[in-house]
Amino acid sequence: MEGALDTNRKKAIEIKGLGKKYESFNDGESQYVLRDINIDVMENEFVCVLGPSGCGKSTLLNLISGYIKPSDGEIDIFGEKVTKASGRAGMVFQEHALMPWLTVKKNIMMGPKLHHKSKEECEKIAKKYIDMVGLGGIEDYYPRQLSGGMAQRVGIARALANEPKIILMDEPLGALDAMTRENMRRELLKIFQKTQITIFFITHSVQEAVYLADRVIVLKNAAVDCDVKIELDRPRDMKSPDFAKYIEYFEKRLGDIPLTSD
Ligand SMILES: Nc1ncnc2c1ncn2[C@@H]1O[C@H](COP(=O)(O)OP(=O)(O)OP(=O)(O)O)[C@@H](O)[C@H]1O
Repeated sequence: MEGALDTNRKKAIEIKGLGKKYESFNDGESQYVLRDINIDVMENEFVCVLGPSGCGKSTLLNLISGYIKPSDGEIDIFGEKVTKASGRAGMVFQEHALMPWLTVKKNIMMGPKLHHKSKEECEKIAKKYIDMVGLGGIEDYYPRQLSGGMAQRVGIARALANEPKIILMDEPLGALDAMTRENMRRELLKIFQKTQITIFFITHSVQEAVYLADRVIVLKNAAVDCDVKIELDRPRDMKSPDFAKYIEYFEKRLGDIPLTSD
């Protein structure tokens, strides 16, 4: 049952006393963009992170994936400290970054191939995720022949094909038109429920966060401003008064900081 407390659930991501400072582009002084961040994400949890532009959301994802190193604290993935980019978590970006010279199927097969799976296994995995994201019939298209929504489905299927336990998503639906974006949200929830994966998802849209997430975290002023469980059954009705209460709450937390809203 949704929302039931399962004490056997493992911690998928554990962020402990995390800090990151960069040298300022202006004066070369070091400045914290993230300070004393503590977040636990349980396995098969869908966590959305909201925050104004420049508050450190992408930096946080890059730290979790191991692409950059923290200045303070540490991150564990399923109990193991992140020390380098290991690919233990799949990544999906706003720009889907597909290989233009490879077909849909070959883009999806890339990860399994790199992991030295046999041709038959690669084909089987590709078929599984092509079906899951609804790309059947266009597996031999090239990226230039795809709409934005289709390309993003390929990006998601490509990340899933590595069969990671965690997927990190940096504004994956940000470049899509409103209708495609709404469809993709529903598809993403279906995938989430089918795969039992853990999703850590960054968005600028308050509506999207409340629609998708089990928990919404607001990052502000280099720190966690609030971390709220969304106690609404799925599928969520975006027009319901309860949904509106969450929207109002997060909009207040974000103050007058401009965020895109759809
Ligand atoms: N390599 C770097 N060197 C110096 N400063 C950096 C570096 N990378 C990011 N920053 C700064 O750190 C801050 C956080 O950047 P980050 O990209 O994590 O923010 P964000 O919340 O993802 O922003 P957006 O929502 O606009 O994508 C910004 O002020 C940015 O200019």
